Amino acid sequence: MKQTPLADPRPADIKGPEDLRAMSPGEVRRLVPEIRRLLVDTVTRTGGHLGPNLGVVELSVALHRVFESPRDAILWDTGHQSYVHKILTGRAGDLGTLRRRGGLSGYPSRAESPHDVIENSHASTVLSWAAGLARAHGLRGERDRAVVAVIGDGALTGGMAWEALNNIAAAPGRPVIVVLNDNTRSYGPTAGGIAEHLAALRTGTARDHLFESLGLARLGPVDGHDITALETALRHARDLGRSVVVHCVTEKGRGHAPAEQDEADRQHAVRPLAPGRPGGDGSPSWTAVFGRELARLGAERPDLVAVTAAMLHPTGLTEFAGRHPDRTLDVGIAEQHAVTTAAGLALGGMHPVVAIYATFLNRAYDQLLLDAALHRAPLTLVLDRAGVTGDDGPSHNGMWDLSLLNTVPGLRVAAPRDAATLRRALREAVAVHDGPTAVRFPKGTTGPDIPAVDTVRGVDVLRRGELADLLLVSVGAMGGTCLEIASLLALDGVGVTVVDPRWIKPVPQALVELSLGHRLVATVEDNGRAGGAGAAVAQALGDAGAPAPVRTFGLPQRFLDHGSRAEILESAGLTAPRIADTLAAALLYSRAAAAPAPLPVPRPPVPGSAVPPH
Ligand SMILES: Cc1ncc(C[n+]2csc(CCOP(=O)(O)OP(=O)(O)O)c2C)c(N)n1
Ligand SMILES: CC(=O)[C@@H](O)[C@H](O)COP(=O)(O)O
Ligand SMILES: [Mg+2]
Repeated sequence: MKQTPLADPRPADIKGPEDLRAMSPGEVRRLVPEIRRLLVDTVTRTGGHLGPNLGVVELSVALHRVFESPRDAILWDTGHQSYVHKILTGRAGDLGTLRRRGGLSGYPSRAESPHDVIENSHASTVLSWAAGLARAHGLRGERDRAVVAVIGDGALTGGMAWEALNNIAAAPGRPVIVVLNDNTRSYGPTAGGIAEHLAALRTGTARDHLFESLGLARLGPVDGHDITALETALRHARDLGRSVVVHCVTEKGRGHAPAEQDEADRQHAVRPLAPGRPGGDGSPSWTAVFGRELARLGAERPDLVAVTAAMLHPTGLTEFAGRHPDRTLDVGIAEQHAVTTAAGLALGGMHPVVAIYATFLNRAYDQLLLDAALHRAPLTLVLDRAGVTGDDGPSHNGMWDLSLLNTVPGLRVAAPRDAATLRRALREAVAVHDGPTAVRFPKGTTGPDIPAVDTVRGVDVLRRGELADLLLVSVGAMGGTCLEIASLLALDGVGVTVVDPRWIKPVPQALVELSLGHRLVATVEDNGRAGGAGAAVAQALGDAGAPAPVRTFGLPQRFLDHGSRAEILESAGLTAPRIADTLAAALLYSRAAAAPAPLPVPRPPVPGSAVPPH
């Protein structure tokens, strides 16, 4: 029996997309502003991607009214714009737990819902996922299951998207419905030729020679805020029986004036406004310290070029770009291209500084290895968000970069511990002319500067232990934690010397000498343990024949669920009390092991045994 129209349909009434499909157009029209209201009320409190989600309210509604998820797959590129999808798939009531440990992820999550299919928050992957899934449906004879891939205009500047389109176009029997969410922006305006082509399509001043030349059908441009027009286009795409690009034009931040008027990035990502949030310590963000110093360097060094992958402001390049627009390059969401084009800039006599988040370097490993390093290109990678970032979920933690960087011949890596050492490391890095360098630092504020009490052949000594029990090697921003560990162990009478190599690759020879005489060496880093800084130190000391055993502390090599940085570090045991406890036990063990062992007492002979005991 048809439900009576809901006078005021609310997001909480939707237990699943079938409830949405049962609504009349009138009910849907009344629902849309309620969804926007819920987004603004919630995300301004929890923090998250408010602008992107405000822009896809009507699009998400139309998708779930035309396609039958989860039988039909609706895949989201990057996934930061999937809050409305979550509301429409029965999770409106949990939206207040967004990005909180144990709460809703800020991206699709297969653990949350069968409607969530892919959860990698790295951009430009969705079309490859869709191509594979469509091919599987074809091979399994499940041709009635639609595969819908939603990709933003920013994500479409990623090379992987074009690799996928090339293959989708060549597989007519496995249709993919590509929904292009064209809001003309990544954070800022989307860069490059594709953006210009989309602009021409939006204004009708050009015929499509991009998608159709690949053999793909194209529908649109469609008003991405007109549900009727969207549903008509999506139904047509569904029934077309071949791969098609549905070009939807939307407005990032739609319906919320502060977002609509935000010229920087349409409130791409807003910080939580949770009351009573601990006030910062007043120290600047790592990003701000980097950006300021690079701008200074840009005035001193006319050969410096800043390269960004669609993240000019988030990576701190705003000031440099303002002062040196001719030496600032935004390549779009294209980290692979960013690294190799930087190698080209270096080839031509410039010194590029490529500013990207640590986790996104994963994508450009081969370019770093065989373009930058093999050619000894003098370029500098600046890796922001290195270490645990937390609330953006497992694919955003910067926990793989040191493991990757350690395998790159000739690459030098710095991990500053505070603002002063970051400024110093950046200057040292751009002064290297015979190969690539990298500087990595975490999300958040730098905290107070940590002075060295001594320096031994380039290795800073942060604290000298009275006894030579433990040499504690601090990596990057773990300096404060390591000093806390030393203080806790001192209460147990343990002598701890804390050192910070600052440049962690190659492992400084001075660490070998500093380790001599200590009963134990330990390393602490905000990176995965596998192949990290600690592993490299252990290998270097071992190779040098240094006798002290090495204990490495870092992140476990597993995908870390979303939560705050502090919660994740706690759950990973990467806190001073936990590490101090482990080291105290290890030192007690090593002390016992070093003590002369009592001679073994011979066992009395067993009566009747022929073999005398030995
Ligand atoms: C490989 C990679 N690089 C950078 C980012 C950071 N990032 C997240 S969303 C975004 C912009 C995406 O723009 P678009 O695809 O147009 O989506 P919109 O936010 O406009 O909906 C960027 C650069 C990322 N997630 N993945
Ligand atoms: C979705 C995405 O990749 C970024 O927008 C991510 O949310 C990083 O945010 P921060 O800049 O707050 O670390
Ligand atoms: Mg966009």
